[in-house]
Amino acid sequence: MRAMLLVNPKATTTNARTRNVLIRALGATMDLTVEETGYRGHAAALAATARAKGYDVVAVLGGDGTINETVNGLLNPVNGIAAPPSGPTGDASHEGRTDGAPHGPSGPSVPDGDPSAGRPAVIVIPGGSANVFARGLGLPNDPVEATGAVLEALREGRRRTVGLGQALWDHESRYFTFCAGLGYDAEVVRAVEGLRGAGRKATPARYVNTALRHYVATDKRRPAMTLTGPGIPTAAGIFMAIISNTSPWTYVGTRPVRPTPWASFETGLDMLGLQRLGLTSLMPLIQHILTESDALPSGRHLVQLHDEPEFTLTADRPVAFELDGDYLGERESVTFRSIPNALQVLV
Ligand SMILES: Nc1ncnc2c1ncn2[C@@H]1O[C@H](COP(=O)(O)OP(=O)(O)OP(=O)(O)O)[C@@H](O)[C@H]1O
Repeated sequence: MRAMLLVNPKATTTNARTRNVLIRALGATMDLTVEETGYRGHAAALAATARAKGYDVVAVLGGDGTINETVNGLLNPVNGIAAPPSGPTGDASHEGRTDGAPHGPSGPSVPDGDPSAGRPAVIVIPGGSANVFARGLGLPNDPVEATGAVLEALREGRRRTVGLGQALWDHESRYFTFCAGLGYDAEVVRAVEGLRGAGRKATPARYVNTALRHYVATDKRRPAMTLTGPGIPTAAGIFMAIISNTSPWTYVGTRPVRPTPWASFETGLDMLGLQRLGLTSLMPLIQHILTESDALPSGRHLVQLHDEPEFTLTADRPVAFELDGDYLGERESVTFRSIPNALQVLV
């Protein structure tokens, strides 16, 4: 089995020791090529090359940002750069799809064939700050323990096929592994990225503090967004939206945060939209999503979707947009699609 290991040496919890443990462990069972990422976007280019060269596996030691780039490189054959969303034939999301449907397959149904089969399988070793994708797959957050779990999966030939999300806006598109967000949540991601750019580490406490501080500044009077989609009742007046491909959405330390508890890699996309941002609406919601409950949050100010193939959020002014925890600027319209059976993960 030929494998390419991508290491982001700059990821928060990646160090030479875990890197060497992983190289020894994987090198003992596979024909291993090791590549270090040197800049933003490098993992996408390397993953696209691995696919083009017929590698069986791409392993990643890094955070959710590096995993996101890797997945985009694997699904977009041309150096990981997304094709414009030009419809069924020009859109990389339809690669391998046999139904020819312009809006994706409905619900959790599996298209004929398995689109994931033509791509290298993925191994994920947590090396970032939150490692939401790895933990969502059930891997330990510790890189050495996760390596042990992956070796076991390799020995037993265990692999899991997961769906992805895809966001499409203007003439761009990008896949996501666990979440996307528009509004307040993306404003917090932007603020934390600003702090990281100034040399601060992304810790759970930093996210919470930034969220609290930013809450004062965010617009709680004029909701910008409207939800539309095939078969979905139009809902206006949305301040922020969380779009999920899995649950938990994130973690505060070891505690999972679950605004969309029914989301899963095996179903379409889920969404939680907030039509009120006042403290009296927010506090019970925060309390609920920090519990282990499988019940959906309740409230008339909430707009919720479960297992949807496609929907669009349109805003009457540009709103902050994030994808897998990566800030992507301000947008006025983003369409979200579920891409079933997109990727095989050794886990
Ligand atoms: N050599 C490098 N120098 C600077 N940035 C890099 C390098 N290699 C990759 N990157 C970029 O660093 C970004 C963040 O890395 P990554 O997600 O792996 O770790 P993290 O930020 O610590 O984790 P998390 O995403 O969980 O917060 C990625 O989006 C990637 O584009």
